[in-house]
Amino acid sequence: MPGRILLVEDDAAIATVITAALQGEGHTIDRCASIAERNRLLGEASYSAMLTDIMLEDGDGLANLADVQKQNPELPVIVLSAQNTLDTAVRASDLGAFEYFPKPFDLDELTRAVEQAVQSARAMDVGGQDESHSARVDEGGEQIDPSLPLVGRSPAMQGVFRMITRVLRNDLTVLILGESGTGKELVAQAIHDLGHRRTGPFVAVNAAAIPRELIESELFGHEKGAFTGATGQAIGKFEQASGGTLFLDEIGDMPAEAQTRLLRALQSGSIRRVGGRQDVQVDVRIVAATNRDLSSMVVSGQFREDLYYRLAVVPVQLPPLRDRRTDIPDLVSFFLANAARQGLPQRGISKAGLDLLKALDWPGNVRELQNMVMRLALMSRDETIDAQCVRDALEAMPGHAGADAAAPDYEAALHHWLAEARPADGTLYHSAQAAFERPLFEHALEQTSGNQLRAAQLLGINRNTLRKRLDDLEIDPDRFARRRAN
Ligand SMILES: Nc1ncnc2c1ncn2[C@@H]1O[C@H](COP(=O)(O)OP(=O)(O)OP(=O)(O)O)[C@@H](O)[C@H]1O
Repeated sequence: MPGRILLVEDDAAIATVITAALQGEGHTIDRCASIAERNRLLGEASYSAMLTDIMLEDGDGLANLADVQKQNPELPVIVLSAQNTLDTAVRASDLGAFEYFPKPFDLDELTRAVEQAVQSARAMDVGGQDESHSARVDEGGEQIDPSLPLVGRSPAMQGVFRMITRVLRNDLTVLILGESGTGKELVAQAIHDLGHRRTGPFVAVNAAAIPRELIESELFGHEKGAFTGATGQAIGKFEQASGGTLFLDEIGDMPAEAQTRLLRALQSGSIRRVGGRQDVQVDVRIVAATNRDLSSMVVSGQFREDLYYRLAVVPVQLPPLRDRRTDIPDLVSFFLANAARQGLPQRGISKAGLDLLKALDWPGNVRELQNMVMRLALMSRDETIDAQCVRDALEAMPGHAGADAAAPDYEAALHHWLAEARPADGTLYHSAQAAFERPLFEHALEQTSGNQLRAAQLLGINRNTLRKRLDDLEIDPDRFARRRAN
């Protein structure tokens, strides 16, 4: 369904690519690069959709978007942004953006979103009501706290941010999945803090931390005398969270009986205190999280299927840190700044140090990285944490699963060497080769007690090549033979 699209983008290359893609779908495109031109064009023509960048020549493309939408209430706006933070995504969503695309974006996905936007504009033109968009317009201009602690610019985290913005204006149940330490609780908190229930309470319950026999009373409360020890009436977490958000952490650890009662509460919107006779209406938004594989727990009968579907209305998958290593530098800076705020010395980190951290697997995810950065801020004697300091910290943590990976990580070590060795111009390749070969040949000679033939076999290279390189590098094979003799 072709439409007339206004494209506000001051990066000529991006504008050209988008124009070509949309024209290919039959749309007519009007292009401009500034807010002033945008306002002029909106006054002159009627558009089916507008695509706008945020940072424009003459200011912030979102700054007066609320005014634009008041004057053009049926105009779906798609926001393109290079500032890939959660607050930008939330700002776009709060201003009533139809869609939000962090750059770089998938052109096919953008084309599809434009198609949907054009269709939704048509629907409204013929009298259709789309409350999800019109209702949001007058909420424009709301300031989002720029210090939101959810760090991450990787494409994987951008997907998470987009999901978050989609649940802020409704009470859909969210199920956050991800390994331990990936930030599930932080995401739950962000959904609450940025959403329309933010003035209400955020109450967290950890199903794994509560003894089985107490979990129902913890969730639903109890009446006096309901069980031995229930000396008075107690209000459960559901009622405590009224008007706000109830975060059910480690939901995969919830015992079967509690699962059944939870399902009943979700279906009916009311709870009954343990030992109670009356149902109590509750008004809570549920966000649940687990690091377990809930869908296989459903298959094996450990988790109720009906409860699973009730919880997983909006599933949000948090990727492990090893799958978004590009976030590590931002996270490290964030945690170093936090460390300084908590009274630890203000520290930076060298590129080689950062490379080492990026090479690790982080089985404990962001939490483990956070602890490591705190340790580094404490241990480092210099203002800049260097690679040696990182190695020392890893050695001091023998249980750290990444420690073994760090030792043979010659790539990270080579980066470190390149950053610090600064060989003279024209010698870089040979110096690097020597730096790499020396430990390699010494290791082979050590293994073979200086026997060059066997060392060459071990290395898989020609014996004469090895002999020549040993000469070049002034490595004496006899040194290794003598070791055997001693
Ligand atoms: N994207 C992020 N930006 C900044 N800090 C983060 C981020 N993700 C996680 N953290 C920090 O890492 C720590 C662990 O996060 P969180 O407790 O939310 O993880 P979790 O997935 O709920 O872990 P678990 O499953 O073990 O309960 C917290 O201190 C949190 O502040």
